[in-house]
Amino acid sequence: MSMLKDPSRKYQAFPAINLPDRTWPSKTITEVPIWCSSDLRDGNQSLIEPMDAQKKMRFFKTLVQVGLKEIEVAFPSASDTDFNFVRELIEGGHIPDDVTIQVLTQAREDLITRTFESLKGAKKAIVHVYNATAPSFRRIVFNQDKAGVIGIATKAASLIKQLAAQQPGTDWTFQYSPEIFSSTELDFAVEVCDAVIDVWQPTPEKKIILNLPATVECATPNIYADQIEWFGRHVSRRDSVIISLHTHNDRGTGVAATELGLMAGADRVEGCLFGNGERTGNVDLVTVALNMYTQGLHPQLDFSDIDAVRKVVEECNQLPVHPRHPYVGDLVHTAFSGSHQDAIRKGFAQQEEGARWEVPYLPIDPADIGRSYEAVIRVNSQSGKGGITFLLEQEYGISLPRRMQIEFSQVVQKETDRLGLEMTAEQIYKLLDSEYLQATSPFTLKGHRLQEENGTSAVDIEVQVKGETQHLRGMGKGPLEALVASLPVGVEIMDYSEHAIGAGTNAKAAAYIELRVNGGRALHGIGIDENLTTASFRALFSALNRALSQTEAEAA
Ligand SMILES: CC(=O)SCCNC(=O)CCNC(=O)[C@H](O)C(C)(C)COP(=O)(O)OP(=O)(O)OC[C@H]1O[C@@H](n2cnc3c(N)ncnc32)[C@H](O)[C@@H]1OP(=O)(O)O
Ligand SMILES: CC(C)C(=O)C(=O)O
Repeated sequence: MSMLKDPSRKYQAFPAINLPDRTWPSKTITEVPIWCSSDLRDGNQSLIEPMDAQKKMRFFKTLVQVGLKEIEVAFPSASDTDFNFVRELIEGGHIPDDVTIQVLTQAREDLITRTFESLKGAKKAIVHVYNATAPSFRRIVFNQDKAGVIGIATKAASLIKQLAAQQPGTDWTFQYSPEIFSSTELDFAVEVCDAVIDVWQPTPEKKIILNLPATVECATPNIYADQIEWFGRHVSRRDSVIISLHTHNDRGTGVAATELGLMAGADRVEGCLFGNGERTGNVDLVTVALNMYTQGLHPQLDFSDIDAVRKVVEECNQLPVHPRHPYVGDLVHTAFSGSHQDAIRKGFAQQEEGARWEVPYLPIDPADIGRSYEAVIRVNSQSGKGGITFLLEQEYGISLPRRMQIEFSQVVQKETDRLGLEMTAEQIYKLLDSEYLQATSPFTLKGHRLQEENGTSAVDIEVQVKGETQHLRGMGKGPLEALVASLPVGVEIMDYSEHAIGAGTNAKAAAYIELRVNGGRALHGIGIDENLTTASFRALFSALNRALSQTEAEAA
């Protein structure tokens, strides 16, 4: 088998919705929807090994901590594990007062009855019933015409109303899903939902939830938005209905469909953390929520420690979160490429505390979701001076002057090309150390004495040259000039800079020198010491030794 030359005989394009006066394209999301996590039901039913009671409880507590107020906890008639979990939540008093549990059932009498048994004693609960309404499902699964499918829904709705009345101690909310809504004729979806509304008789004070699933995503997200806007305009008693979105990600646009659906007037979003769920997953609640956050709208869900949430989700689902997953993936706040690193480094340098976030390539401040800046820049053969400089600054407090950044980045580039691997900040520092700080041959500085009088400096230097101790003496307008004067080779200083590393009693000085020896190529040196003069002398010898070694190597 192979891909068809002409797939149009086997697959067809989803037709556009006739809604020329659609309003959603010019809307923005300004209100936070009601969130409902379906992790413990839709997510759970898609796992290779569904969660046991302990995992479900751990996940439930995490969802509560994150701030979810509606949580679909089970399909109680599916298994004893699910049934008992609902009992444990209720009997164990694990449900906070501001959290409502939700359970799902097919529109079948025995399953609905069992579902109500599981909910005995609950303070509040959402009973969620579904049956598929799309033409192919009517034909293939139910072998029913439209009236038959409406009958399945209304019969179930009546039974739910009746059983709820028998358990008056619970504050009930009813939810109906026309499964495969996204492939159902819109007027029929409204007809079924209106029939359910007629049974449940919601009011603005006691609303019902109509959940409109893209059970299988089969069109571009604008189509789903049109469907939602159309539905909202035509359903009866719109003021007594909460319109809920439930998207899957078959075409990879579950988040987009949800966002456009909200713009189209929906009130509520069902989904799973990090997009777990049947096939390609349910919509990822975390991404939708943090997308809002990065538009300046707090989603009222707390992902301040996103990695802790991910850990629980990965352990309970036994599925890893992809390293490129929005917001949470291991690599999503990381730049390897040179120009990105350069822009990020400049962005961090210019980003003022409390100001609007403008760091290039980072749509969110990683710190807001508990990420450190450590992984923001990582260096490999695609990196440039910006990234290397950033790591040395962040991890070691070393700020290389601009021309030295260029020089050292070539040293790092050679090494990354040679290794074919990423280099850590520690490896980069070691390279800097061996290239500059350990450049102690032929001249090794052993000691110095500085006298300053009437604007003149005199230095006595002790150096070791090829194992032999030598004493040099020079005078100049400043210590460096005096040192240069003491040297047996012609040295011209092109640039000098210095800065402190750290603060207080542990502070050190870093000095950088660019020089030419005997009119040759300009090269850099670094010196680090508690004493600034010593640091600058070390920097000079570092540069001098590098220059002499290179001349020697070139001559050989
Ligand atoms: C898109 C979604 O995610 S919907 C949620 C789906 N989740 C699950 O199914 C997980 C839990 N489900 C289960 O464990 C099982 O399906 C159970 C225990 C609920 C039911 O199992 P079974 O009784 O063996 O039935 P099964 O699931 O195979 O259902 C098939 C029958 O139910 C009917 N049916 C399916 N869905 C529905 C529905 N929503 N409402 C009414 N009848 C339905 C089918 O037409 C079929 O009827 P038939 O036997 O007369 O042909
Ligand atoms: C039961 C419904 C809401 C569902 O899970 C789906 O259609 O994906």
